[in-house]
Amino acid sequence: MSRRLPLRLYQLCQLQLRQNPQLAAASARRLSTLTGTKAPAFTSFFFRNDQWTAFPPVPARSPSISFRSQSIPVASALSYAPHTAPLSQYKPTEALSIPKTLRLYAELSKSRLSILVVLTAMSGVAMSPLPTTVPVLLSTALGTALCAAAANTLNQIQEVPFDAQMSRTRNRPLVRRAISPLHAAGFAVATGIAGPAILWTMVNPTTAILGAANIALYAGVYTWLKRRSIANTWVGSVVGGLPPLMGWTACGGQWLPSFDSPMTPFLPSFLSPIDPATLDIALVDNPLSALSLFMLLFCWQFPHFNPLSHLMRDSYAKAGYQMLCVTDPRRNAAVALRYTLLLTGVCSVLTPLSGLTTWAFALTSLVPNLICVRAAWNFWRHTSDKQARALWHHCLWYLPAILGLMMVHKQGMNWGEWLGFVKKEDAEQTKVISSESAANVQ
Ligand SMILES: CC(C)=CCC/C(C)=C/CC/C(C)=C/COP(=O)(O)OP(=O)(O)O
Repeated sequence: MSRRLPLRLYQLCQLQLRQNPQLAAASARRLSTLTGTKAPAFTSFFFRNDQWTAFPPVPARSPSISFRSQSIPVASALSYAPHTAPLSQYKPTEALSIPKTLRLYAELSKSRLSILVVLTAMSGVAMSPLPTTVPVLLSTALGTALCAAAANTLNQIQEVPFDAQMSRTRNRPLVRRAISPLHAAGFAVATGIAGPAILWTMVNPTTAILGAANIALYAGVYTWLKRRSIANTWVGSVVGGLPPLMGWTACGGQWLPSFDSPMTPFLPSFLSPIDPATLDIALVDNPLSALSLFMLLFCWQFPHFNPLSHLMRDSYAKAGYQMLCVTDPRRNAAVALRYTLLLTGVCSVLTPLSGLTTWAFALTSLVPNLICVRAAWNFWRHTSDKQARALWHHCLWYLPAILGLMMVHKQGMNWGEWLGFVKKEDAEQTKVISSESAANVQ
């Protein structure tokens, strides 16, 4: 009797809904992800998932709701059969060994993405003119990694039913039920507390606040917006732009303009009355430098993500994500081109103007930038999969190349001396000679 109770309840509900079409339509609107009208409630995937539930046959005279001139039978949106598998078919869950658990944690953290995030945070440290210590450096890396792990886990917890519908993501640990949502949530809470706490205690409060804010922005705003508005891509780009800023603030760098730390432009030598040899490197620590680091990573997201999303537009459409590549593929390509052009401006004007690099970077960075502009132009003109793939591939080597170039042209950096090719006294001598000859010219 007790085993038949859920079936009875289910049949009663169905009967109620069939007799009351208005209630049925309202429930269908609430439940259906097929129509794409509304996102399901946060916890709905604990109870049902299209991927795992077979639809029972739809009755011949079933009521239907219409959405965007499509007639969708209410029964097909409502009929989720209760479990009918005999208990003998259930098998006990495999116990998690420590290596397996660690592997699952790495998957929940999207480890490759998190490593990239830590590397971009380190680029902020590397470009800072302020000295730092090894403990601060390691704590920044660890704290950022933990924040990224928390953000990515919280994102996956919310996206199980949608990840299940895309071939790229359907093998994620929560989708394949390799780990329970509660266990994943525990991991997210632990990393989400540990990350900002390490940054707060070992680095500084500003970096910790930026880390915590980025978790909220990614796991809250971005993840929520993905199924509601194409603006999600812009929010996601802010998320990608913040880690280098965290590296910058970790060294004590200024990031918000104030009376004590105004934006100080470094003009090219032919426009500046200041002798480059007597330049005060401490002035590089100004909010314009922080803005330039943020803008570099913010703009890069578009030529990186837009062609990638173009290649996956079918999956995004199927899972009900609001993406420009689905709603307007041509505009998606136009946005990628626009931000590639902006990226060129960031490298050739903003970065040397902020003082992060010398003005030579304005010229050398043109090589990778123009290669990417050409690829983005082709993507925009043809909006084809082939051109999307080409632009995405270019963006992969672009980032390490441009960050490497920035290091080469870092303001005040004497690579000959750093690598030991030039002795410190010789370097000082060269500085004196160059400042004397500059004075003679004046
Ligand atoms: C310090 C800190 C908290 C950093 C966070 C860094 C972070 C998580 C960056 C991700 C940026 C981003 C928009 C990825 C796409 O997510 P997606 O959800 O579209 O990817 P998916 O489709 O593969 O799930």
